[in-house]
Amino acid sequence: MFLFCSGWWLYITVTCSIICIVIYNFCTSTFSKWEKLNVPYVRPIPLFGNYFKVALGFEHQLDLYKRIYNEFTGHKYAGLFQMRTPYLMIRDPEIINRIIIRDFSYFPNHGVYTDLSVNPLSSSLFNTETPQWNAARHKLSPAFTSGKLKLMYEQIKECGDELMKNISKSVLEHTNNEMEVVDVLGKFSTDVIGTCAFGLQLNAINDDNSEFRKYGKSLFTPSLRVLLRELSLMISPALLKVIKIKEFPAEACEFFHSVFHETITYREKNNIVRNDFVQALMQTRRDLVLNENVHPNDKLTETHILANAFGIFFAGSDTVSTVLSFCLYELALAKNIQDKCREEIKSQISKHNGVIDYTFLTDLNYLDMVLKETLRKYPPDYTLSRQAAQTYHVPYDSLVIEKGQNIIIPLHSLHYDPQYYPNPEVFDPERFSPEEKSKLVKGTYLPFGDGPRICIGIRFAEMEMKLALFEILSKFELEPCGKTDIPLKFNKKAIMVMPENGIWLKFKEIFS
Ligand code: HEM
Repeated sequence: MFLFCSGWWLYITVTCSIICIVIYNFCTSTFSKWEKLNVPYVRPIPLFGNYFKVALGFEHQLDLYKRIYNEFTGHKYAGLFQMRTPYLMIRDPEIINRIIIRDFSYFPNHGVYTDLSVNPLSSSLFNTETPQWNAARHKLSPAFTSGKLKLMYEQIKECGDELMKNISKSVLEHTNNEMEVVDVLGKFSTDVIGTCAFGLQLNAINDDNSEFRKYGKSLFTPSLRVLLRELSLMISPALLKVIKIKEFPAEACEFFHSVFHETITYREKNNIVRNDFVQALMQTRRDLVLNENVHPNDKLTETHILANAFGIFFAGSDTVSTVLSFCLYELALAKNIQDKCREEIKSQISKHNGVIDYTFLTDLNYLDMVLKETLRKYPPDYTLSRQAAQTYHVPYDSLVIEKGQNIIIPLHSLHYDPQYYPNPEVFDPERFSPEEKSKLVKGTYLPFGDGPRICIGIRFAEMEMKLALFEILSKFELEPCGKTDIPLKFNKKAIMVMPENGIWLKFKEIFS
């Protein structure tokens, strides 16, 4: 009996030990990478790598990158591990420029893993890889030229008018003229992008139950699903293949899919032509989906077209509204800068004989500096990502970046590096004056990325943000109020840089 028991225990002990060794090996098998390549790195812990606090929700990813960026001051790059996956953080602006601009052909993709059978709407431009990306970007780019933007101006202006009606109404409704701006600007940016990317007259601004706003918001809301998906992916893409967690909420995907499908069918059937992104997507569909003679490398599917409408909505809605909200916050705290914007607006109105159009907005140069400084302090994306498509020897350095390596460019940390931006916490638009701008170190200011993969919507976003700021600053003076968080607190779980409690400001009407 005793012999039987001890044999049994031995069997269990050996089996458990083997299982533990296998699990331990799996959890640490990738951790020798940076040591072998002689890359300085942050010491990882089994399974979690350097991601322990982020995985448990104690630290924002942004703070993790900041910590690592600062720990490796003086180094050009550093290795880290997001769970089991090794990432290479590039700190040196010269290497950054090589990766995103000069040697782009080695790093043409963002390297975002997605299983299209589970997430069909993820096949947007951002996630599309070369060679298909070249054709898709080439077809979509004409929709973003200044000529096309001029034609879209009127549609955006209408959304601006609704924004002002809504602000005036809210100011009257709230005590002491105090208002939360992230929400109201979120409705504005939803209206703009919905009108231009989906060809719809949305009016989310006046409709608190707007489905567009509801589903749009749900895409950015932090959730356990998003966290689990991210963690599984970093443990192993094979794991994600098994558990098949969706990237976006299923209901939202169905909604956007059906709205865009109906719009495109209706417009094709009724030969409706409008100046918007839908038109560009319909043309892309004709050229790259329906065209039988298209080169197989360039061939897209119906799903790509729908995914791109969705992608434009996703990329262009809450990014714009959060930047605008941060801008109003900084202007409320710096009355002198706010007044200077208003003076410029007044002088440009008289220069343009009262005609407010696309050209008028492009002539608001000081406002442009204010927006650039806002994007330095509050870039919605805190990193750029790239993946090596081929092995790359970094010139004048011993570093070899292997094919498939994921790269992080910590743009938020670069924007706050005192070496490039003295007193980085200070909001100072003069950093972007014509004289100072020429002194900026290339590769250290990247709110929209750079190189061939730069944000396709820059000019659109700038026009939209300038229009909203022009409208608001012409009619209201902004001040902080009792509910304003000073300094701002950031939401640790959000996927973008977002204020934790919204941004409350006091609006004082200007009677001219
Ligand atoms: C303040 C507003 C915005 C910011 C800060 C922003 C920022 C960015 C960044 C950092 C990237 C990645 C660039 C890179 O990897 O080098 C990107 C890509 C992209 N953005 Fe924006 N974006 C904004 C607004 C918009 C708008 C309004 C649209 C569309 C109307 C848009 C559409 C896109 C698309 C489609 C991509 C993927 C481009 C590609 O992979 O070829 N973005 N954006």
